[in-house]
Amino acid sequence: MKVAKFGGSSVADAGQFKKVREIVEANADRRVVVVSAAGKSATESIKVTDLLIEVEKLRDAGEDYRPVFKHIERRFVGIRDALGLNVAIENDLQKIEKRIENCSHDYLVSRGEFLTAKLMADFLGFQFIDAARFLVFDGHKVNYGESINRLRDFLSVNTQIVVPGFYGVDETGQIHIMARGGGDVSGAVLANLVDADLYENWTDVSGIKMADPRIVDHSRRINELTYDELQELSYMGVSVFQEEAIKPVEQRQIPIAILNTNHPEEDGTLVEKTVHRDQDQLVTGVAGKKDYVIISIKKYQLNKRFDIMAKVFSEIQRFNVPFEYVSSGTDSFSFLVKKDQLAGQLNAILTALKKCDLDSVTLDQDVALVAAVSHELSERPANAGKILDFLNDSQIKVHLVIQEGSDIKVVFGVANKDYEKTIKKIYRNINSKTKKLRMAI
Ligand SMILES: Nc1ncnc2c1ncn2[C@@H]1O[C@H](COP(=O)(O)OP(=O)(O)O)[C@@H](O)[C@H]1O
Ligand SMILES: N[C@@H](CC(=O)OP(=O)(O)O)C(=O)O
Repeated sequence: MKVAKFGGSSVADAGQFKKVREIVEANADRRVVVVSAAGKSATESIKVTDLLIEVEKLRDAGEDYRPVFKHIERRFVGIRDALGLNVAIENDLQKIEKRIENCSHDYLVSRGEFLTAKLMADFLGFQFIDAARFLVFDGHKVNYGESINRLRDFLSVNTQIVVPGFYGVDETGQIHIMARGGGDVSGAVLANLVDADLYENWTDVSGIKMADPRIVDHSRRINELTYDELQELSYMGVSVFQEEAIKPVEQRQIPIAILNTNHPEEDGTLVEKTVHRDQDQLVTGVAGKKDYVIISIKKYQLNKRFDIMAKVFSEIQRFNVPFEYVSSGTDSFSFLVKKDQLAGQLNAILTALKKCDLDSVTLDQDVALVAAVSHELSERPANAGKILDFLNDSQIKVHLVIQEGSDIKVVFGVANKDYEKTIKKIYRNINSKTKKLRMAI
């Protein structure tokens, strides 16, 4: 059995629904379908999930949210009518509208998936199974035992189901949503629960490219990836696949295929435990994220001053800011944090650090992180130096390099303004090197 998850762009309008049906009907093994909320399309510039978030913001500000909700309503009724379906989607929309004043964030924001799945189930002639009936969370973790117990009631030899992604329920039965992009996680959890042969993730690109196609035109596709490489690329910003969606399938060694709803005939990316790859390839993929802040502290022989380090950590702890990376030297220590995670606490953190008897506290703002990912890097970490060399040749100032011993990635900190240039440089260099090597053989 295959689990097929269709992302927001794949279900954005009636035309996309038709492509989904063709794909599902092309293979009888595609019996579990998971959908995200209708996303952006040629005529709709905002995802339904973001429209629902807007409704909540207006509600909380005491402003009129009805025009935005009416827009959502028109989208779903429009899809229903264009496909000639009989689902009384107005009833569901009315129920949701009645609850807006008093409902939770998670309930409201999850309704895009609920409504999209209802329409899709009718269109495919599959059974609609609300994720709220079986997908149970303990805190932020899926309770697999309880979820499979509940899902079993809906599974039979002829199972053909459509499930809304992105949400389940908590221990008390209240709707619980996942992090953004969580539809991928729902698909992966379902693949785990039904022990699928393959987890298909249908999106609007033909697989994962070596670099973000919005930055590098005609970026080459990565034909095969390991789970680890995908994990690192997703963590470092490849938005095609949510990083938390890897563990559930990896646990059961279920391969992932990343495919294009708009071009199902094209090959995609296959993700498995191990892959056979061209030995000369320096890097499998490159990805990154903008808007980091580096806070660096200096103190003579800091590596021996545990009293000072303890003071620094106890000050920092009060702010509850998650640090993505830390790097240390004999006399220095740096914390890397995403700007939006600081939530306006930067000045307070700096003031607190200044009380810690340090020689200096410095700040590097508007930093982007760019990661080159490859299994090769864990075996030949010195390869990172080659990348550093050609960044240097391109006059890109590298503020920091992070690479741990057995790591499969090396991360470079550059200025935000050099972000796109850095990605392009790494991409061009690794590809021209591969070509030259081939010509020489
Ligand atoms: N390395 C990459 N390879 C492919 N796509 C990428 C990459 N990095 C970023 N993307 C972007 O991810 C998008 C697909 O993710 P997303 O919008 O979440 O899809 P969906 O709506 O199917 O869930 C692509 O349209 C592409 O612009
Ligand atoms: N709709 C949710 C969940 C999701 O996975 O969406 P998408 O498949 O469009 O990335 C979001 O926008 O975050």
